[in-house]
Amino acid sequence: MPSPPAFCSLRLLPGKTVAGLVALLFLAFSYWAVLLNSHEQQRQSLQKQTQLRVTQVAHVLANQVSMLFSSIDYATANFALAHAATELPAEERILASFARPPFDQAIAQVAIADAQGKIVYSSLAPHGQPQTTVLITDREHFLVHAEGRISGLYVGAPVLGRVSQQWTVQVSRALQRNGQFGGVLVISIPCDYLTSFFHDVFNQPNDVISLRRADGRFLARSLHPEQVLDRTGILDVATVLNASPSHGSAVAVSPVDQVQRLYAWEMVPQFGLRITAGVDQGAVLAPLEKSIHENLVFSAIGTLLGILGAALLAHFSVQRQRMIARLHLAQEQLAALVKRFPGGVVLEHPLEPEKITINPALTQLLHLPPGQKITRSMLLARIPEELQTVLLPTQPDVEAPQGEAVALSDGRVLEVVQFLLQTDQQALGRLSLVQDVTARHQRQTALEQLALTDALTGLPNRRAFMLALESECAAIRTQEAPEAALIFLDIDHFKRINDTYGHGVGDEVLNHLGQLLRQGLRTSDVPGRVGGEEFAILLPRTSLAQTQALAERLRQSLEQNPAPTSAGALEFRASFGICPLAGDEVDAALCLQRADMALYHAKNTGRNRVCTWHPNLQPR
Ligand SMILES: Nc1nc2c(ncn2[C@@H]2O[C@H](COP(=O)(O)OP(=O)(O)OP(=O)(O)O)[C@@H](O)[C@H]2O)c(=O)[nH]1
Repeated sequence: MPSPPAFCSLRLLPGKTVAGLVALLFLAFSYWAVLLNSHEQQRQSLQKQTQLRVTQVAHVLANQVSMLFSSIDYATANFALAHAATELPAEERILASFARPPFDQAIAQVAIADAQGKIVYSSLAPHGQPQTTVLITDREHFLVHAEGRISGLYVGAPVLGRVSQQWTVQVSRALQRNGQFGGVLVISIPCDYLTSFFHDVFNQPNDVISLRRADGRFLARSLHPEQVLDRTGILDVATVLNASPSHGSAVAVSPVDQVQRLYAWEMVPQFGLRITAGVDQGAVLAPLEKSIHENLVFSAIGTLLGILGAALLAHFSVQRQRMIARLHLAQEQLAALVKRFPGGVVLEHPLEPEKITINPALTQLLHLPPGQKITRSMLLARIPEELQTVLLPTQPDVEAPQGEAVALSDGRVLEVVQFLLQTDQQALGRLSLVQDVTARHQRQTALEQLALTDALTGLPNRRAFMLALESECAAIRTQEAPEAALIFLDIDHFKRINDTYGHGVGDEVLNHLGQLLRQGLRTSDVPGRVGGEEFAILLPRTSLAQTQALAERLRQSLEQNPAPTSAGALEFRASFGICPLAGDEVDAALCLQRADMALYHAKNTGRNRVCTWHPNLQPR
């Protein structure tokens, strides 16, 4: 059968399963919404923390830079005062102080230029006296003072030392002599020294700290300083973002190396400098992104497995619904059949143990109240006891032996045939067919009786007699029965009766003999007609002497009771042969043969007499 389209399958889903699926989808949707939101919050939280850290770093560095330049400002101002007063000893002392901490690390050179721009003192020259004439009249840090553009400390742009090939920041202050411009004090701070501050603060390869003047010129940059120290016009982050130049923080792409960073900046206003710190946003978020990625992968696998499991459950649920629907249909069809069936029918239902379906014929057969709905327990209580275990066995998957006949106390015989019905390997129930087979049973019993009975005399025939004899021999062999005996008898000259009066009269004599035997025997004795005019008698629990006495009594009874025939009363005689049945090798055929030998002996020795077998007797 082609399978129905998918929407039909969905319609087959039970309400609970649909509700479960909807709940599962809702849960999955909610889970993902919460998960993605939590990831975004983690990112934002980490970004906030990092921004705070960068802001703190920028603030601390701004303080350090401020302290450094304040110290230099203070020291150079002192020197300028001493220089103006031509206090040479004081001047030398101050110059010497630049060679002490904290300046000895920060300052590469202290130089003094005269009013014409000629270096007259250099801390790098022996005894401070330069060997060659060095002019700085072209340098900005000389010109700003010589032209009177600035009165205090001037922080110049970095210059590449002509001899040292080292980038240094020139910090300068004008010197007065006699109230006139008398030269310039120049302090050279290596850019590397400023950079060395920053290296220990951030450790990721793309993290950066830079120190710039208000006009944007770089004084130091922890990353690739050679790319920026001699350049002008590189915008800073605050300018790019149009943010406050004094302090702030933001995510921005560096105009220098195009790396996206979390930046924070702070001005050192008294010297017109700005510290900017930036950490690589990608590197900061990388561990979190890795954990989020793993989380997403596991969640996706979990969701897929959940959806797969739900789909499988729904599939099995649809299958089960279909199976139950088919089962119900089959049961309904079966119930309709049961109702119309002419015999008695009971249908038990596997899913509902108390539910049974019976048909009107069964109601009649078992004399149940008509038109009443009946349960299994009610039926059990109303049927005869002998029928209960056969018709309604306790185990649901048991079948009664095929065609089991149950004899009821009212004389009826009911036959029960049971089947366990199945469809698609699914139990449909147990079907019991009940029939009244009393008439058939009686016929069969009669037939069985006929098959074992001699029609003329009503005695057991040869087959029935031999069965009884074999059974007795078997019991004696196993010592279940004591000794017994067998008598074999034959009417003397019976041929003459037949020949004289006809075969019918002969039959009447045979019938009369049968009646005489029956009258003269115990109920436990078994007489039988084993041949035409031959009869045999099995005498259980009888000794040889008792047998001989009985045979003699029978012989006399025959002699004294002529047969009442249509040709008148006819006298007849018979000869008897006896064989005892004893021992553990006793055999029915052998005993019959021996009794026949004894009978033959009786016939040969005068007839109308009783003889007992003994080993010397000859076979016929
Ligand atoms: N009427 C009648 N005669 C039968 C039946 N069965 C066998 N007979 C006859 O029984 C006779 C047996 O004859 P035999 O075997 O010669 O024996 P007998 O005449 O009895 O002579 P002995 O046995 O030697 O005394 C035969 O005539 C058979 O036809 C039967 O069912 N009915």
